[in-house]
Amino acid sequence: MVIVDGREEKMQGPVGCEERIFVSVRLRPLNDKEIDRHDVSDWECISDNTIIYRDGLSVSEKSMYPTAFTFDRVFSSDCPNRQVYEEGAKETALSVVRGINSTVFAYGQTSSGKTYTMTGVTEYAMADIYDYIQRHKEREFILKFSAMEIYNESVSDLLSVDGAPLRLLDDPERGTLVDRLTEETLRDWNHFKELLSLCEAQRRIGETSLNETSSRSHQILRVTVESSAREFLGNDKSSTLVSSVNFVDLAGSERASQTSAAGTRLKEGCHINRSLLTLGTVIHKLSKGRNGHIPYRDSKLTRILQSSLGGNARTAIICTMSPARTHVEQSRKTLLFASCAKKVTTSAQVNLVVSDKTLVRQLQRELARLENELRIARTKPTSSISDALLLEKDLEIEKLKKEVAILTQQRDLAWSVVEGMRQEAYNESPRDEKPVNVCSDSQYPKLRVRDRDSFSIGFRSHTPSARQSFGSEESFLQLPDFKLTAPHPSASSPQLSPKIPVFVGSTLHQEENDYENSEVPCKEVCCIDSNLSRNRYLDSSSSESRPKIHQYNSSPPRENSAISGVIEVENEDVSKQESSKSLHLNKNIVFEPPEKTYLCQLKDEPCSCRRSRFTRSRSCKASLMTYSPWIEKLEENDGTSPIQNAEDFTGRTYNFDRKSSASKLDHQSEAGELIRNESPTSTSATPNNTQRSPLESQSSFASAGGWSVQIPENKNSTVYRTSTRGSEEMSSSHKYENQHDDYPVQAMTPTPETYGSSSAWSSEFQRLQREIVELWHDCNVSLVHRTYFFLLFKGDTKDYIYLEVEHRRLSFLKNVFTSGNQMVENGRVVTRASSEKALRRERQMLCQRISKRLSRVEREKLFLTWGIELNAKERRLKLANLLWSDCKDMEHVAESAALVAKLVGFENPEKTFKEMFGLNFTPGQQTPMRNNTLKRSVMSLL
Ligand SMILES: Nc1ncnc2c1ncn2[C@@H]1O[C@H](COP(=O)(O)OP(=O)(O)OP(=O)(O)O)[C@@H](O)[C@H]1O
Repeated sequence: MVIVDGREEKMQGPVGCEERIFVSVRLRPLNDKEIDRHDVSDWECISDNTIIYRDGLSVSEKSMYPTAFTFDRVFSSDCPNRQVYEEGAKETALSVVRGINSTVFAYGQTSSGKTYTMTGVTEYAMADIYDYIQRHKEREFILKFSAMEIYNESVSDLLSVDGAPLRLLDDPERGTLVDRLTEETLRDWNHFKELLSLCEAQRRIGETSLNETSSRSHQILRVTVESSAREFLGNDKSSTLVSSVNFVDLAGSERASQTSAAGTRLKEGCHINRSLLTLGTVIHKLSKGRNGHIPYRDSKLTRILQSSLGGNARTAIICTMSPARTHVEQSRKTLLFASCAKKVTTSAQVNLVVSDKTLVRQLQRELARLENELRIARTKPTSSISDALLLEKDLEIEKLKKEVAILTQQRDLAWSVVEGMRQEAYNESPRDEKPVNVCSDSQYPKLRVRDRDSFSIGFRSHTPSARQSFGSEESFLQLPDFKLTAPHPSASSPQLSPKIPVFVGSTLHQEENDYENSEVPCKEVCCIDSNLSRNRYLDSSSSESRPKIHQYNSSPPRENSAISGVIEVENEDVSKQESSKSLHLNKNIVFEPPEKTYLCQLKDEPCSCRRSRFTRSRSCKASLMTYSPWIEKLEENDGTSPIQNAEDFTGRTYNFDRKSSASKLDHQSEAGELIRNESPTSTSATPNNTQRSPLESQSSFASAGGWSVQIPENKNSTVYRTSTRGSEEMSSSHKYENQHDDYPVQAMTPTPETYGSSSAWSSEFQRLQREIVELWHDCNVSLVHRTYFFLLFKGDTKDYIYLEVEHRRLSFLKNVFTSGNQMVENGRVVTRASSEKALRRERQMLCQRISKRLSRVEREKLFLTWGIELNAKERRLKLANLLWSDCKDMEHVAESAALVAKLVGFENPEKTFKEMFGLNFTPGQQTPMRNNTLKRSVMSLL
């Protein structure tokens, strides 16, 4: 809207949008010359928008040419300039006061009334502009004028002469005409006209031919309006609206033939026609859209009017035409031009010139706004996320804190127990008793098992002194600094229950003087007291004779947990050579934190065994019964190295359930020590549980190896449970005696040194190895497990204990299967059938690995080696099924192990710690278990 004469008047459409050029046609009356020659008027405006060619054409011509033209407005010959301005140009022209460029120009043949029309339009427009300025004095308007002429394609400034600004002759001191127009015409339009008249008169004085040639040029009056932008920017006075309005009076096109022009006039006509032709071309192209090249630069006129033709301006074209029949051709061309112009669109915008100060302020405001938006955007969604994360982290921290507190408490407790035991052992030892020399170079530790009550592992000493000091052949492991001497019932039988997996790790090489000088690493020994004290408990009729019940946290154990260890060293016959450097233990030390399991471990550091400690380990867990978890992982993500899946390992090797631990702790309780109550949810923590049934005791024996035993009520079969929750699953109706009878204790296996020579030991090793291989076969043990074990233990004397353990475990397992019993492992019932199924799945996994791990050449070579025809179907599966299939043929076994190792990426067995197959007796500060590589190896191994 624009205010004109006190009225808000609608302007030519919304700012910033494309809008069409406003096109109107003005028909002038027949002039005297036309009347004189009796020319007739064939055009008639039949409405405000339509003009028709009414007569003068033959029927054939009428069919060839259009006779009706419609435009935004058509003005008949009797329309005055005022109406033409008001209805055809005003809205466009007055856009300038609102900062929008505008152009009004007249187009038509010569003598069609262009100048006549534009003079009127310019005067009325300027009058309205002045009127607007007068009405809006608060906006501080500035008008600037320029007038130019394009003559023969040359542009000249009409307000200067020979390049010098034109000064009015009446008062040259008052400045140039432009200055005076700018300064003085602000008062009113009449004064402007006066100055223009003076200017015109002066030009006539200087250039007498000006009047004659004026119609032979394109003349452009440009009025630039600058005003404050308060209307747009409030009180901002430093920004301005700057726009221009162009009043263009084009030279008229003419036909040279009609005017018989020659010489200068012909030349002028040519330039005029060329520029008008360019204008027509530009309009025509613009009417088709803005695609492609628009030849603005082909003429000065189009170059100057470029923005007005399809640019940032509002444009109104008034096409003037003569009604005379003699000019019908020119009139039709004019109408065709007008028709094209009608389709041209422009995109007028407010031209705001923003001062630097305002610009900075604007940008600062914008910046602040954006920052605020960003802050809001960040705050809202992020706060909830961060709150949730913080809460989660807080909970995690709290959980870890509790865990640390519990572990610390357990550690301190354990230490206090150890210290107490040590002190007790020390106190009870005869003063003249010498530390027992347990092992010598040539003497290997001997697995020693007590009959039925518990088993322990000791290093059997064959030295006379040791025998003497022990008082019998069954000298047990000397754990320096452990000096407790709590007599243990029935501790004399050197037998180990086969039901109890034994976990031993030892270098087994220890100088006889190791314990004396405390300089040689003292390998830890951990044995499991399964409390297989059926007889003891059966014989114990009174609750007083039963141990106090150790209370455990009953929270669900983690899969990788459930290792509890018991160190038991008999002391009855053990004497110390020196006070604190030998160990007499008849105590069980149990470590089982609520949700963690600890590997009972003694430091393998210079054997001041005062530094013996229990080191947590979560890696000693694997399953013999089920195929390796990494294989399971492979099923999901084949191609992943089994090593990489170590963290996900959930198998079991030597895990002890808490049930076992509970019963083990009974021994502690007997001594009045190590009674804990860590969790109110403990399954065995209630006072009622303090009296353990024989069955409970029985259950613990198997669970020493991570198994517990369960006898289904409906049959006499037994379930050996590896679940850490085995205790609560026990049935009170189970008959322990049956269990025990099924698995009578065995005589202690002789140690390598008993063979006297390496060859004898070698043959014994081979015998053990063959039996283990057969047991693997019978028990459907994981091929990966077999492979690792086979490759790891190759006959070194240190391997003896591992073979012993493996042999016993497998024997136990075989007995379970043979008797039709079940074993529950980590909550899963394991039967022979399930083990066979697991083995089949493992073979399938290996089958897949054959194609992934081996090249085609390698595969074909293998097929041939293993007697599989190259064109046979399912060659890989056949090969996988052949692996470890012949337990009698050790060569076949070795080849199977090599191939499986290659398939699972276990190619450096020498780098794997054998202790992973048992309790980890690690030397020094660095626990191998904490080595990631090793851990992975071990995990994949198991
Ligand atoms: N609508 C009109 N009513 C009355 N007279 C008119 C009208 N239009 C033009 N005339 C007269 O016609 C004559 C020619 O007009 P004008 O000079 O404006 O034509 P032109 O198109 O500007 O010619 P040129 O191209 O040569 O400059 C003038 O004498 C003018 O007074």
